[in-house]
Amino acid sequence: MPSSRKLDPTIIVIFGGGGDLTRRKLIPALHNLMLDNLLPQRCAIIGIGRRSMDDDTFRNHLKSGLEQFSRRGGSTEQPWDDFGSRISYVSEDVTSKESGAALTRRLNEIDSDWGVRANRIFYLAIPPSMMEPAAAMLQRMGVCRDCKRDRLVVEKPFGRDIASARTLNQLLSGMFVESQIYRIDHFLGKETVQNILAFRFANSLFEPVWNRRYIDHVQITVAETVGVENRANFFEQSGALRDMIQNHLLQILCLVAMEPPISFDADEVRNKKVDVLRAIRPILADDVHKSAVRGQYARGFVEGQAVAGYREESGVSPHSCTETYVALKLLIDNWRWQGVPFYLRTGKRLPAKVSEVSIIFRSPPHQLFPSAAVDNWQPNRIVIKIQPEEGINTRIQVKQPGTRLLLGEADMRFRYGEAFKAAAPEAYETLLLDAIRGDATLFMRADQVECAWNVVSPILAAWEAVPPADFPDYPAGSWGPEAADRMIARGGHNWLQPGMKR
Ligand SMILES: NC(=O)C1=CN([C@@H]2O[C@H](COP(=O)(O)OP(=O)(O)OC[C@H]3O[C@@H](n4cnc5c(N)ncnc54)[C@H](OP(=O)(O)O)[C@@H]3O)[C@@H](O)[C@H]2O)C=CC1
Ligand SMILES: O=C1O[C@H](COP(=O)(O)O)[C@@H](O)[C@H](O)[C@H]1O
Repeated sequence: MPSSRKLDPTIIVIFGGGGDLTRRKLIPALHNLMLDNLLPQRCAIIGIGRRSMDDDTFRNHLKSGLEQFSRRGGSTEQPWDDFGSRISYVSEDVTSKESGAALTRRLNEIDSDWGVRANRIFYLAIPPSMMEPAAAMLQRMGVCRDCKRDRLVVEKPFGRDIASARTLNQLLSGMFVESQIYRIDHFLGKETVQNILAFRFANSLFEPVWNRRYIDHVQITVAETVGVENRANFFEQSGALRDMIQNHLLQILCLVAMEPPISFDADEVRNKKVDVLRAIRPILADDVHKSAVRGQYARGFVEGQAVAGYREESGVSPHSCTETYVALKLLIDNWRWQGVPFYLRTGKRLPAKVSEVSIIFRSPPHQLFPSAAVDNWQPNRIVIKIQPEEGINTRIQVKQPGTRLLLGEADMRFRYGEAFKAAAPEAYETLLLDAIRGDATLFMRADQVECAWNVVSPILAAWEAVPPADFPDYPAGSWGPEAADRMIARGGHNWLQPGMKR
């Protein structure tokens, strides 16, 4: 890995510089990279937006966000000035035919100050409808497939269905080569999500049992306590299937289910992930009700606080049919996973913010312990804790202390915080640094995004055709609609409540 201080001079242009994502995630991430000496020595940040703002106003807006959102808080380790002096703002409306001129001038000024043509990263943190005009603006500026030192980072959502994702891919691939395009899914930057690959492929203990012969089923839970917050405009158009399943949960599933790659070459890893998506058994229109459950929260209590129902949230229609909860059963038609159900669920206003992957193993082939000894018996289980706890639990059966042979459960626990002293980087730190270095392994390739849309398309179609009869159907603060419990029970399983014993 090259020393980051020796990385090529880089200019990061953030379209949507005045937006929420930039203030909450991108600037704190870049600031932390600077504090860790990981930014290129010559690195400038330019924010783009329609509003007119001078550089100081823009810097102050970002600085207050840093104090609020950075994992280090408003760090005093190094004065803000160091970082702030790298930041400037250029007002451009990407929909205007004249846009691009002011940004080009700013880029040229920086290149001329540095005496070098810097690498350029164009980060599109703008609403989906602005992606196309922003790409056209870049084209007008002369950014193109021949400019190999220029990269494009594209925020989610990548399209709102398979057709719009294809259109956006076609548009971008007409202008850039695939290796210049970094489609972001911030879950892939999470330390614990990347650790799924390390756990599986850097150890020889687990891979031999990582298949249908030993694994009974897999559960992936991404639960949130937050409601729709101030994003009703976006969420009303999206829903949990598009917002969470199509990207984050399917990407986690790929990491759990993929075949071992030959190397960590970006395309090698992405090929193996695409194989998983392509092997997911399509859900037939008539079977959607058996394999997919949607839900919407009613008012209730989360962490002791009374909270409004989704339909009462500001900006949400009182008759909204948007799902805030999804549970799915997916099957993967390949040798490794034939017959092993993968249950996925995600929801807003659930009792805890917790993301976990549970691998539940089959029972031993022969039960040699007398039934009295196995009163409490549960199959082995590996729980990959993504957040807020970060680590892995391996649940085993052990002999309880005492003169009788009684079995009990115990956990072998790994926790990042206990095993390592260093603080983990935020997902956006990892991903921004990878984009600066030119490593696309943790980013989505065009075919990955399209395959993931193909998985959810039949469900989207079925749900759009028939509005839900019973929304809202789960109280805020519960684990979701009862229909999700019935769905998993039909497969002979039950949801493991994250953080709880069973
Ligand atoms: N916020 C979050 O936590 C997350 C956001 N995302 C994605 O990131 C993207 C941005 O989200 P977010 O920051 O929340 O959105 P905001 O609405 O807060 O910001 C949107 C930004 O886009 C700019 N913009 C809009 N239209 C134009 C235009 N015609 N020309 C130039 N700039 C324009 C706005 O500038 P101005 O106001 O000056 O017009 C503003 O800075 C979205 O795609 C979203 O889905 C993804 C994951 C999480
Ligand atoms: O992409 C999104 O993710 C967040 C959850 O991310 P996390 O890192 O806080 O777990 C989710 O709240 C949001 O709706 C979605 O757009």
